[in-house]
Amino acid sequence: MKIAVVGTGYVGLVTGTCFAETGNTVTCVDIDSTKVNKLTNGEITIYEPGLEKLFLRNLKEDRLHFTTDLAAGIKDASIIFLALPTPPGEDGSADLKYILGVASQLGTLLKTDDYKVIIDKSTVPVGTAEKVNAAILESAKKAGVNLTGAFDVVSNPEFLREGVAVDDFMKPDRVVIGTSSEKAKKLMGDLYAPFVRQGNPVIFMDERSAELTKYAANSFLATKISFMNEVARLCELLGADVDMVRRGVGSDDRIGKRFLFPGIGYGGSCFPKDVQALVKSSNEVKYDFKILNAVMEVNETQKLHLFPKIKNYFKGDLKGKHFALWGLAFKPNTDDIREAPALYMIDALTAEGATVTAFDPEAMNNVKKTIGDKITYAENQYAALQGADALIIATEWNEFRTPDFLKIVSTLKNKTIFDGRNLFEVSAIRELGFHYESIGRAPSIIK
Ligand SMILES: NC(=O)C1=CN([C@@H]2O[C@H](COP(=O)(O)OP(=O)(O)OC[C@H]3O[C@@H](n4cnc5c(N)ncnc54)[C@H](O)[C@@H]3O)[C@@H](O)[C@H]2O)C=CC1
Ligand SMILES: O=C(O)[C@H]1O[C@H](OP(=O)(O)OP(=O)(O)OC[C@H]2O[C@@H](n3ccc(=O)[nH]c3=O)[C@H](O)[C@@H]2O)[C@H](O)[C@@H](O)[C@@H]1O
Repeated sequence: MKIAVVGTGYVGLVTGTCFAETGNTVTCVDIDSTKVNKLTNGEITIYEPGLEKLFLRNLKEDRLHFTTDLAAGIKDASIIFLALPTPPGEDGSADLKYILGVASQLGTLLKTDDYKVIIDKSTVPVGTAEKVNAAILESAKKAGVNLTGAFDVVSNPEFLREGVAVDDFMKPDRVVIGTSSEKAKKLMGDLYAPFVRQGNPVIFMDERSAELTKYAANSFLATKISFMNEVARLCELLGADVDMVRRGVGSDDRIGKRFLFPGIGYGGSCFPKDVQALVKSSNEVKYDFKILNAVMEVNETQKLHLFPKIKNYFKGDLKGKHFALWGLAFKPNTDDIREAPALYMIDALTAEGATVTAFDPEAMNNVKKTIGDKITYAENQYAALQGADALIIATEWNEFRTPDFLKIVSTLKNKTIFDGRNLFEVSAIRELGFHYESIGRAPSIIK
């Protein structure tokens, strides 16, 4: 099949590459000419494990192309994916200007005798497929063309996680397709058939249900995390160990082991914006989604849950203190720093007169572009420790899990660690003589 993917960010590039990998010819369109030039020349623009190899192979096989020209990009395609940003608008609802902007452009480019399926891959509020449909028809009408019947708009939300995006895309738990068109249903079923050979379902439904499925899934996962973060807070107050509670709770199949890890809050480009957008959508129909308001409130405070512990340890005065920070990305195996809890920690520390030297295996360039020399950057995790009064851990990169503690001891000024991801066993690290504080495992309680 010939496919166009409009928007070549995390989702667009993975989508385009993976569809090329199953033999389709894919053209990715992006307005960012720097990005398009790099990709055309074989330079990958995001860090995503396993992606580069597939990207280079399909580029070489001439199945993957990049352009800034929307008209040229969609000309031969029978399927057009929209993988465009849907950032929060001023009021927290999803801003559809990118999606509807491209939809209007498509209205002037589609032909009456060349049927195409337009797919919302972006996370969009309920009713967006109808809006995209109307925007295409309207701009065509202005140009004197009646496109009725020449296209269908389908909702096909994406559930991939950054860091494991290729695996998630190639072997999805499920594929959700919202469409009321039999023609589009057949095309989408054929397109996804190679990805569900192990029997994972392709679930067909109406457009609105598909749109809501995406928000409900992300919001449920965010709820699990905030719930466990509250359990962790309670553990600290009651003298329990959240890691034990997590294992005890997660062993029940009805609850499941995944997404129960407490920490310094959920970040990333999706959970924060999607939970907020679903609350907003609910408000628009006069429904008060009470649980989600609490989920957001817990997450806001959780991002700085370590901060009072740090301040308390330094007797309320952080002025002139210097911290080593391990981890900047919002989670491991990505260079994405959108809504990263580490950035909130940096703001809080520097606002109190402290200085920070950070190390992250992949995200330092993105942080430099955002906050520049507000902090300093180390070339490896141990160099970050030089002269620091304490180590703070914000992201659970694998290489932080079993570090060389002798090196830490010999480089840090004080044997003090504040761990936002519960990487170390409390008793073991105390035996090494560290003052160690983490989440949901109060030092005064766990012996
Ligand atoms: N990042 C993730 O892990 C996931 C994201 N999503 C959703 O997918 C959508 C896209 O997210 P990301 O890929 O993370 O965004 P992104 O910001 O990484 O990429 C968006 C791309 O669209 C391009 N773009 C903007 N306007 C354009 C236009 N008029 N024409 C062509 N290209 C244009 C940008 O230059 C950028 O390259 C969002 O709705 C997001 O919520 C869904 C599942 C996972
Ligand atoms: O819509 C999206 O963009 C995507 O959002 C999330 O994927 P992602 O944001 O890449 O990362 P997650 O692994 O879900 O982690 C999100 C945040 O939750 C935090 N988290 C996750 C799991 C956990 O147990 N505890 C926890 O604090 C992570 O540290 C991270 O900050 C969803 O998992 C994907 O299914 C979805 O497609």
